Amino acid sequence: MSCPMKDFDINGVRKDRVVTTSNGYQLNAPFATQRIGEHGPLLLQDNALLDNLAHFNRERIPERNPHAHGSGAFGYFEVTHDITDICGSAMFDTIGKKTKCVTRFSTVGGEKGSADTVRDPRGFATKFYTEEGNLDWVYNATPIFFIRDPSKFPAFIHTQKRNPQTNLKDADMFWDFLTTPSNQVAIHQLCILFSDRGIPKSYRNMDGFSGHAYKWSNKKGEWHYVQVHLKTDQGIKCYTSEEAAIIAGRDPDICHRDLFENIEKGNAPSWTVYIQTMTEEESKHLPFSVFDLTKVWPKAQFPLRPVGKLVLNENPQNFFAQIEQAAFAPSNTVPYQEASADPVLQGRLFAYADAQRHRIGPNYNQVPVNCPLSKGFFNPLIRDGAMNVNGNFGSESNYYNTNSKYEFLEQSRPIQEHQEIWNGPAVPYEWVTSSGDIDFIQATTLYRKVLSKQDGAQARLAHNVAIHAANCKSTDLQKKVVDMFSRVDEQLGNDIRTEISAINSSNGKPKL
Ligand code: HEM
Repeated sequence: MSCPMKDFDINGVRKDRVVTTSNGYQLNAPFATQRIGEHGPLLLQDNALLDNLAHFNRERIPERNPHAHGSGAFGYFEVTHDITDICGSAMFDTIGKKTKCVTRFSTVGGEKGSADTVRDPRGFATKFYTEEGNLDWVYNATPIFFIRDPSKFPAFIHTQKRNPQTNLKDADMFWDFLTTPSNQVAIHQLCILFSDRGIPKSYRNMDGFSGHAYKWSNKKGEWHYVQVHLKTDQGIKCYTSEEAAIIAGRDPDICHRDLFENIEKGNAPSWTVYIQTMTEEESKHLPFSVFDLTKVWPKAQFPLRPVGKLVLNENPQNFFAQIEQAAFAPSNTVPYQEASADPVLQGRLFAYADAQRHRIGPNYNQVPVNCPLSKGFFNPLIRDGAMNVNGNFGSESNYYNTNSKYEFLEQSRPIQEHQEIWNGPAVPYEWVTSSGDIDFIQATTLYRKVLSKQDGAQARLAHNVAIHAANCKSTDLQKKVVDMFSRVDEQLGNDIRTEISAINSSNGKPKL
């Protein structure tokens, strides 16, 4: 038996607007509670009251851990350039083709209600409802990342959250993890995080990056490593640390408001989508591993090639249903777009769907925002579980019954030739910071060649690190911060030391 949905709109609002309890019994006096006399004790038989109070207690689902705080909108991706020599996915097959999508922007370390203007990387996750299934690009607004071993992710995120005893954000935890020699591979990401780009003015004013190398192939079976860049058409705009601190108090939801209100008034933000491509042969001659997402691919050698536009032009009708319950995962992919062997990406292939089974429930893909729109899903083995609401495939057998007809479509893609060949003993391996300054080179280039061209940007990087690290209780730790940034450039280390020392003096702490 199915619900009489004809009497409801698509959001579940009853068309005659008669209000009922959740079992459909009409509510006559919404605030009257059954009781003995006017002021006597209440009666357990009052289902309307129990329904109301009990459901309220169950309104919250666990917030994401990490990326709890975020905003989102719907829109479309439009192909503007032919890249069928690189990728055979149907979403790219025709110039002008549009694919519906939903994007969620987020901060990383803060709780669901935390301020928009914190210094923290921003998430930029998009789900494309393609005709070949849902494809998720779960990206950040920085081109690189802090770690290159997935095993370090929980510890790293813990250091961005609250101290287990004080329940406070803790600069000592933050810098202790990041200055640990084996973790200093984060230096490049730290230089971006503490640069002018560390606090975007709005979600509309920042870029998105795949960070990882992905592996895309064409219909001939040829493949490339690919990085995706989404460049904002609104221009990059950011806050200084001081501006951000004031706004965090005055209007903590400023980025959320900015996104919603701009879309509401028809000012749809857009991003131009580019790819960088690399052959397997080229990857063998890189000074770093193609699977190391702490490194950028030099644009002179791997130029940006335009692909299309991402446009966000539709606000959600209901934040919880469409954004809080949205489930993005790098493992949600479509033909011709594969994960590479990057170990962090491989770890992520497990982590997201696992988090969503816990956060939303095992049938999270039945929530409308997560359903594959084009053909839905049918698999008689994926059955039952909490909150199964799609009819559960009715009387279909729950195994591949030999008397039933199933269509297993033949893979029409050519087998990729010249595959990567993996060979070696199964050994435990920790990809620690490399000896020498190899992992510092790109950070040094950023400091000396890029920030030097922007008036005062080097000094602001030093200032932003110093005012954060000055919060460390331990001066030994502050010295480690200075030593680490001195490896990027001595001037940077000196500037940080001078400012931390000045702040320490005014707080009655020793100079460095
Ligand atoms: C080993 C490394 C990583 C692990 C284990 C990991 C794990 C997670 C988990 C469990 C969530 C919450 C998912 C949910 O509850 O729906 C999440 C969210 C997210 N992660 Fe990661 N992550 C890793 C690295 C990265 C990297 C490198 C990027 C970007 C390149 C990234 C981008 C995001 C984004 C954008 C979200 C928020 C998605 C949304 O808006 O729902 N993560 N991550």
